[in-house]
Order: sequence, then C-alpha cells, then structure tokens
Amino acid sequence: MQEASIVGKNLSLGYTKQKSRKEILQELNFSLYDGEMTCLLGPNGVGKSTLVKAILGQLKPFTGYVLLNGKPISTYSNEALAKELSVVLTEPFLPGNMTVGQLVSMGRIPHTSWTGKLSEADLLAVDEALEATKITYLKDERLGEISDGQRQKAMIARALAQDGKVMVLDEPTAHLDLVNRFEIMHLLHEISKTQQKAILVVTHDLEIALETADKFWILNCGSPMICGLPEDLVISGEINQLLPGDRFHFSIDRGRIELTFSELKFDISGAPELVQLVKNALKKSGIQKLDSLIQVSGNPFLIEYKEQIFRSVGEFVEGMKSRGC
Ligand SMILES: Nc1ncnc2c1ncn2[C@@H]1O[C@H](COP(=O)(O)OP(=O)(O)OP(=O)(O)O)[C@@H](O)[C@H]1O
Repeated sequence: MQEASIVGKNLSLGYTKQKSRKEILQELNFSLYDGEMTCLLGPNGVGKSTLVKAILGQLKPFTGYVLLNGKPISTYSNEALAKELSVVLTEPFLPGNMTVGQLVSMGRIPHTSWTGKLSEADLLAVDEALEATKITYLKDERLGEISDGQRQKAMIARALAQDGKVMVLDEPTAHLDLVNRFEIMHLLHEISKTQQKAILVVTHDLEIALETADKFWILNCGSPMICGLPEDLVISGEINQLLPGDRFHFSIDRGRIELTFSELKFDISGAPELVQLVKNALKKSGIQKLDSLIQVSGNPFLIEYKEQIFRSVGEFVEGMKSRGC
C-alpha cells in the first residue's frame, strides 16, 4: 500500500477581497505519494500556485482540508512545517556573494538550536545534499558566479538538506536550456526514488514531464483536476486537455505534441516521422493542398511527386511554391 504524505480532500480554494470571495479551484481531491515525483500541469492562471499555497499551508481553503502525514496542515507550527516540507520557489532573492555551501547550510536552519550553529549531523546532511545533486565541486563557489542550472541545483540541494519528507518545487526548470531541464527533472525523479520523498513539481514542460514524472495532476479551467499515470492520460486522450483548441494534439505514436493537420489536404506515404516533417514544412510555408500522392522515403532521403524527385524538404517546398501551390 502506497503512503501519501500529502492528502487533499474536497478542497475549494480562492481569495477573499473585502467581503467578496473569488473561487479559483473547486472539489480537489489528491494524494501525493512517497517515493514518487508528481508533476502539476495546467495553463497560465488556472490556479497551480494557488494549489501549491494551500499544500504549503499558506492559503486557508474555503472548504475541505489538506493533511500532512495524516494531520491537518493548519495544526502545524511554522517550525514543525519546515521540518516536513521543503520548498523551492521561482526566482528567489539570493545574495551573489553567498557560497553554494552556505546556501545549502541554510536548509538546516529548522534543525539547528537557537545558536544557529551547525552540528556534525547538520554538516553531514549538507555534504550529502551536495553529493545527491552532484554539485560537491561547487561548494565554495559564489552564487553570483555560477550558471542558472548550477544555481537551480544548489536550491534543490538546500531543499534536500532541509530533509523534509515532502518537496514542492515551483517551475524549477524555468529559464534553463533543454539539457539542464532534462537533467534537473531526472535528478528530482532519482531523489524521489532513492530518498523516498514525495515530490511535487509545477511545470509547463509537458514533454520532459512525460519522460520523468510518476504521476500527473492536470488542472484545466472549468473541469475537475485529473490525476493519473502520464501514460494512462496519453492513452485516454485526457492529456489533450493541456492543449486547448484543435490546433495541437498529443501523438501517441510519436510521444509528443504535434500540429493538427485536419484542414490540410495531403496524401503522403512513407515512414510516419518523415511524413510528419514534410507536413510541418508544407504547413509552415502556407501550402494547404496538393492533389497527387507525395511519396517520402529515407536512406537516401527523397520525395517523389508527379514523377519528379526532390532530395530535401526545402527543395520540395520550393518546387511546390514555384508550381503556384
Ligand atoms: N493574491 C491573490 N489575490 C487574488 N487573486 C489571486 C491572487 N493570486 C492569484 N490570484 C488569481 O488566481 C488565479 C490563479 O492564479 P495562480 O497564480 O494560482 O495561477 P497559475 O496556474 O499558477 O499561473 P501561472 O502558470 O501563470 O504561474 C488567477 O486568476 C489569479 O489572478
């Protein structure tokens, strides 16, 4: 039986201004399981940060409750909460002259005595956190003199040193390049497994989340939150709730978001990945209709159309344009 450190029951969340209530999310039910990385996805403004605030005990629900280790989160003191919940927020203020080691040591604050002095156990926890995030070599570097990806890993190391059972990260990969985004998400997934932590990551990176997350929570305006295995949500088509309108869809075959070509009239034969590339190029160049079969083959790549051979997609598109298509 899986253990859930965080449970939400019948939550309705929102904000109160003067005496009027603005309800943002209704009827939320969820469990954040230990040893799993869950990604929270949804369009801008749907209420992801609002839900995170409720999970962190910073926003009182209109109705329902959040349980942390089986106890209402509202019954935890700030100190007790800091021992259970580690948070990595977007763009925190970090003094540039602080070293990575000092930042990670800050994660131990909830555990130190009033003197603030780090014990042997605290120092060990800091070293372990640096090691788990593979940044021991950065310990003495200043935050102002390392890359964004390295700084993000340092923030994760600080959260790890805090040693809460639950880690909540709000867009930890924002502003990072593709490789760093993959690396951070893989790292978080690895930590969830090796340290049996319940990790919640707010992200807009659908494709990387699909590769790395154990569970998805999908928020969409006006519909109930969807919780499930990413793979099941792809198979059921529920993943498409993240792709509003009909311009895009999620392709099961290719495991990625694709343009929907319903308005395009092409008859193309060949390997699906090559067909997709040719369709993309035709669509971008404004060609919507070709009346004969387009045959695409690889090794060597060529396109045959009305008995004419084209050796690249560019050559084909130019050829079609010159025919006035
Ligand atoms: N303090 C606040 N007072 C009143 N309304 C708020 C407050 N904070 C957020 N909102 C509103 O709640 C809604 C959800 O905002 P929230 O920040 O939770 O969305 P989000 O999904 O995290 O968006 P994003 O992806 O852009 O970060 C928005 O309509 C927003 O205007």
